[in-house]
Amino acid sequence: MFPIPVSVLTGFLGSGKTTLLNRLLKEPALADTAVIVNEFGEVSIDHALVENATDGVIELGGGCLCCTVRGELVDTLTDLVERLRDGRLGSLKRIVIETTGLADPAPVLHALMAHPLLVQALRLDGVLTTIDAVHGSSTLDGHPEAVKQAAVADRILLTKTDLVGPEDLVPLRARLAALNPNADILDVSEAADLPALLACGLYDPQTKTADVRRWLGAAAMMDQDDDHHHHHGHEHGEHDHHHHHGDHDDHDHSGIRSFTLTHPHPISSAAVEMFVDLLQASYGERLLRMKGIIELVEDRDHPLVLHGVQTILHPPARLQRWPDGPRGTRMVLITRDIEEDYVRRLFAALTSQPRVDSPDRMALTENPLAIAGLRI
Ligand SMILES: Nc1nc2c(ncn2[C@@H]2O[C@H](COP(=O)(O)OP(=O)(O)OP(=O)(O)O)[C@@H](O)[C@H]2O)c(=O)[nH]1
Repeated sequence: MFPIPVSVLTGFLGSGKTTLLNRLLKEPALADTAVIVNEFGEVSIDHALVENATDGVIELGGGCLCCTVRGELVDTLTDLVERLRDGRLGSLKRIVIETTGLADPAPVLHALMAHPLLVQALRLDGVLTTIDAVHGSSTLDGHPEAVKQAAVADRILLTKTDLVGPEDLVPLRARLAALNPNADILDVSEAADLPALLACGLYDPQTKTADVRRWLGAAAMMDQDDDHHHHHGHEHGEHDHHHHHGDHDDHDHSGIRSFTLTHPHPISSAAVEMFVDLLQASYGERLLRMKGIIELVEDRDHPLVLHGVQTILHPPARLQRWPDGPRGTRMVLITRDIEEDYVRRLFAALTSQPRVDSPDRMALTENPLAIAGLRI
């Protein structure tokens, strides 16, 4: 049984990791796969979106896999290994770790390759990185995390190729090939044998470019340093604070923050539509990611799933049934340089939660000037 192959699935926000995971988990060949997901933002939506796999899905708490959650990842893996060793867990053919879209993958890989117990029980089989064909180039321009994710990959999986023309893929492919000459670059929609995508062979940093070796080396150095977060630049204290009562996640990835909007009652589809339209019109690319499960007035039994990635809103989907836990609306927004308070007031207005200092929904819908007057 040992060593168990581990796949790390990474890729920027909204680049299609969960979609791919769902396709993979439907494959009979991938039964007995444990999936570890981790969410940026404290309300777990990813867990609800990974279908048909509730038994095998282990969710790590809010935070970013590359910093606060790393200890938890190691603990979770150690626990899995111990349960396999003493027979509490029957068999496990593979472990897939899905990182958050903003995770720097180097510390995660380092944790897997350096831990004395894990290095014996597990073998890092490969790193798969999803790259969104629509936003890939601009994301690589704007986000060093995305560059790292592509550079450490064994396989780069192009997603959303159905949304662009073949000629658009040529420069993106060339750029990725320069960034990571040893990776296979594949169009996920053309992959006939999905389980084979995961089998990469032993992860070998020596075949990666000099940059990757440098990043992995830096991760190793931070690991030996108890105080590593001072160098790592992430606000660990804020995470602790946030777990107690916070509803936003201060995370120092260059002006990027994540916050959650919730509403306990059904919302009309008109209000949802207006909220999303206004957000997209006001913020465009600064709205890095929007993910939500919504209880609609018009159809309370089939939750609406919304996915926005920068300027694109993907066609909304309906789930067949509610995931376990309370109903109602949960939306996670990951934003860059956006004033959270404005978004909250807008949401409150559209869901008609009266707030002392803000116009109500009627004022917003009947007087379009009121919207223009709000500070953005
Ligand atoms: N048209 C199209 N849409 C896709 C494709 N892959 C994913 N999507 C859509 O893109 C949106 C985001 O996909 P996810 O799988 O949730 O992305 P993710 O990388 O898990 O997102 P985060 O968890 O935020 O990091 C969803 O609406 C998907 O339906 C694709 O190949 N083509």
